[in-house]
Amino acid sequence: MIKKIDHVGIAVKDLQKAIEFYEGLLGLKVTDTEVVEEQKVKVAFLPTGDSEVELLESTTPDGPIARFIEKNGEGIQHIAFRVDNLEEKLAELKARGVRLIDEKPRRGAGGARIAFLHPRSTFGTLVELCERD
Ligand SMILES: C[C@@H](C(=O)O)C(=O)SCCNC(=O)CCNC(=O)[C@H](O)C(C)(C)COP(=O)(O)OP(=O)(O)OC[C@H]1O[C@@H](n2cnc3c(N)ncnc32)[C@H](O)[C@@H]1OP(=O)(O)O
Ligand SMILES: [Co+2]
Repeated sequence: MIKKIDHVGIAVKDLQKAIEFYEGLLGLKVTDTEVVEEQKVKVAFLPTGDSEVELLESTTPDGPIARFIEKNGEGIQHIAFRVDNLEEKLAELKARGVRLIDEKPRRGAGGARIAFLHPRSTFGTLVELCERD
């Protein structure tokens, strides 16, 4: 079952400059920053009520965030929904013909288990499913 929007992922070129805007001007607060090597990103989380903003800067010129910015410029790159049983949800979606980017959960920021659905199967939005303890 989908519990809520866990976070919205925003691709930025310069994490520090983006944080200056989101903290200094919007008034949100960064609670965590982390490098997730497997995704080639450095992320900052800024809670907003029950969901969070995830700012993402690429750590390499060839990662998914670098590629996204190259093609589209900075902006919303994915939406993440919290689920309570990721493996079960992935199996169900696969059985129904949804194109999975990740067949098995991967390790995301903050120790979450995450998996992405291909935007060609989701009406144009990159969807992340995530499960947290
Ligand atoms: C740390 C972690 C966490 O929260 O814990 C994260 O969030 S890591 C967040 C960063 N990690 C990820 O994004 C990992 C999953 N992403 C990927 O595997 C990739 O970025 C793909 C989504 C498969 C796109 O790869 P790539 O750019 O090589 O594919 P492509 O250029 O062939 O694009 C295929 C089609 O998808 C579209 N497309 C590509 N990226 C998109 C995006 N972010 N949102 C919506 N559509 C997108 C393209 O326009 C194209 O559409 P047309 O076919 O219509 O032209
Ligand atoms: Co994310």
